Amino acid sequence: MKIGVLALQGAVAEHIRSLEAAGAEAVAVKQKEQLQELDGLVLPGGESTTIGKLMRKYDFIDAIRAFSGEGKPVFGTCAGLIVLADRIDGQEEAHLKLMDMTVARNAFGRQRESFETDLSVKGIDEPVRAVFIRAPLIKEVGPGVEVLSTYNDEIVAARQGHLLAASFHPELTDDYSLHAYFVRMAKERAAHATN
Ligand SMILES: NC(=O)CC[C@H](N)C(=O)O
Repeated sequence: MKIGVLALQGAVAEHIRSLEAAGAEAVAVKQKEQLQELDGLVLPGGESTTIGKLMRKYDFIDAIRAFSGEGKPVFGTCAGLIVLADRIDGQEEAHLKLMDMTVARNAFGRQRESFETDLSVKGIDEPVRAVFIRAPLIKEVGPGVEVLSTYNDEIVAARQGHLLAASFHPELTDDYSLHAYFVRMAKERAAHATN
């Protein structure tokens, strides 16, 4: 599987390393034309406002929406989760508007700006090591969205068909299980696709 990591801003190299550890070929994506050769796309953490602006500037919004429209898997982590969401709490405009959920940015407050924990994630046998950095929360999900993980009763990972979202940074640890889960999603899509 060839998986791209959107390389406009944020934690790109770490995702590439984790995807390779999970058995995929991984490339940094700087131009929308590169999407054509990919089986899946990761939207990394960073600063969602900046990533959103750069996505508009380099014409990625429609290109990624079309990529997703073909059923190709997209995985948003932290700021990438915010970029995927249909609705952002307190903001008028969202970015890609692909996942039926409302997210709240910087939802853990100042005292808990960053922390690490082990999470139980549906579909993954072992606990997943998760690093939260000024992380968003998923406040509310639509009927087509499956909750995969919660932390203190708040939603921190979810899936809507071929779309996967996590509030935390799975790429900042040596635990590749969530990347392996995403690579499996890409394999399943490739096995069923006719194009
Ligand atoms: N680590 C992160 O990706 C932080 C996300 C950032 N707080 C935002 O709102 O975009």
